Amino acid sequence: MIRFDDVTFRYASNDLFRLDGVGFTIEEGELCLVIGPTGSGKSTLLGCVNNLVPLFTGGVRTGRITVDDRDTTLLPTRELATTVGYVGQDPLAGFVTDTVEEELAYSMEQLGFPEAEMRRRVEETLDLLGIADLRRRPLRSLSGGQQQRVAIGSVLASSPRVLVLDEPTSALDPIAAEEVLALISRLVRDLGTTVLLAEHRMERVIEFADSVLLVHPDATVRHGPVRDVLRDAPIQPPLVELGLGQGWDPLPLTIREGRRLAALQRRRWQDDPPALPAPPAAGETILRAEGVVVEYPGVVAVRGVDLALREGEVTALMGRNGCGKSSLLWALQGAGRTSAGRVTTARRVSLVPQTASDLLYLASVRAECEAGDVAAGAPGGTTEALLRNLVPTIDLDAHPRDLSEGQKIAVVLAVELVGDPEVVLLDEPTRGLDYAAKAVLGDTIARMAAEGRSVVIATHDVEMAARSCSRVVVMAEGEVVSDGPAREVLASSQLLATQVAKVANPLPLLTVEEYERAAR
Ligand SMILES: Nc1ncnc2c1ncn2[C@@H]1O[C@H](COP(=O)(O)OP(=O)(O)OP(=O)(O)O)[C@@H](O)[C@H]1O
Ligand SMILES: Nc1ncnc2c1ncn2[C@@H]1O[C@H](COP(=O)(O)OP(=O)(O)OP(=O)(O)O)[C@@H](O)[C@H]1O
Repeated sequence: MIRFDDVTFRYASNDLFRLDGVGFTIEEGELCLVIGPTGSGKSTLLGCVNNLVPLFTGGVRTGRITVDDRDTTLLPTRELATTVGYVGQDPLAGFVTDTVEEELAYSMEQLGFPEAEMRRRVEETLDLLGIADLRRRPLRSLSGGQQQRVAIGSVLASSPRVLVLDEPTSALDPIAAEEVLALISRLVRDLGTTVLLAEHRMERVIEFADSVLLVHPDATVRHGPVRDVLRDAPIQPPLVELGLGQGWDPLPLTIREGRRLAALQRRRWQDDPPALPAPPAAGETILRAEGVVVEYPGVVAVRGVDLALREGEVTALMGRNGCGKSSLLWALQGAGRTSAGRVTTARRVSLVPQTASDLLYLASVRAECEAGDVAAGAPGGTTEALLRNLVPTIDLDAHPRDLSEGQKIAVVLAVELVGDPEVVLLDEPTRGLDYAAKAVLGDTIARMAAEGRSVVIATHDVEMAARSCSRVVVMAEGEVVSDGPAREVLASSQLLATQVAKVANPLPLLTVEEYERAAR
């Protein structure tokens, strides 16, 4: 259904090949998971399928790409758009109308669907994606996850035969992500839809995937069965990493397989339970929120939250899409609209927002780094060193606009961290980051906490929360519904359990490292 033949691509502003002699075939009704390190070229590859690359991005592409056996460069744009539904990484950038309903109908209008058919499909899509109560809301006023669901819905509504999805669940809470992926896999099974889907949090997608396409940093690719490609891929989901370390055969891809392989180990633990590390002691309270309320017209986003942040503590702020995490972070930082309550702190509070790239406005990464040093009064090169730690391969001369999403987040992070804030609030910092970059971010966070800073991470990434956070605060409908040590909150929750926690249950182990230590 999708075929790349010796495809090569370079952006105009850069001599490097982003795709180099790429060839593969995705059959009709195949769900292919595209993986690769941050900035390796996944988005570039996906954009080639509907000619976004090079038509919108510029650059030179050679080789042949066919969809349904027809050369995409020869297909009229409209016909290609009917066949290939594409959802990019930044939903807001892709929206063309103002409200949810209009957006869902837009592509069908363009494709000339009859009015009645359009109505029916809009209603169905609203229900399928659980966004019916948002139907008349302006798109700009939606939370990140709500926007992402609308973007996916607007493409699904016209039932294209090929779906190209660039990190479609990056902003979704674990349940919403599972629902969206189940929906997509149902389209694959029932309608034979062909899906090409990039995702860093592979653990979410693997059970639905028929094949994996690995994009190497050297711009070549490998396409094959899930197990074969993952076995020696440079990036692996926790379960695969665990399986390789434990010498499990066959390599487990699902929790069920993992549990079966771990059965003996669990029995041993039952007879002889291993000691679990104690949660680190937190220091003094350095920021206190009391009765914080955040209201927007018609929406109460935060309903009287009390929260104390302590020195040396890393807190994960979790909860369903739209439950008020971002609104609370802005209130803690002091810049958000707070309708009632107060936040007291004597310390410098820094926030890295969800739409991090809005903060990048200079002409090159180097200039952003230099400005970061100057603003923070740090020695020249400090921001650059922080950045290099996060993403070693970044091109300092690149225009921030031309960076991959993960690279953009890394730049904003580096610029904020160099300012040495004592309270650091990070809104979804792992979007677009691969496991390696996340590990580095985790180390950076651990270092900050060790220096006595308090860090809060709003995240849907349970693996990140397990690795890096000592405390988890869960919100629902604007209120804090649970708050405690990460191990207690994460291991006891069905929704928030990590892959390892599910395999080790009832022993509350959260990470591969912890499992390996306990199994020794
Ligand atoms: N318009 C552009 N001009 C020049 N270089 C670009 C442009 N867009 C992307 N790049 C570069 O091409 C490389 C691949 O980017 P791409 O967005 O395809 O990566 P990715 O694998 O999707 O990354 P991520 O996982 O962070 O989303 C990156 O190094 C990026 O800086
Ligand atoms: N400017 C705004 N106008 C109206 N409603 C808003 C506005 N900003 C946010 N909201 C609403 O407030 C609620 C909380 O939004 P918030 O962005 O804080 O949620 P969140 O927990 O960060 O969500 P996500 O996980 O999807 O990022 C949502 O229902 C959202 O639609």
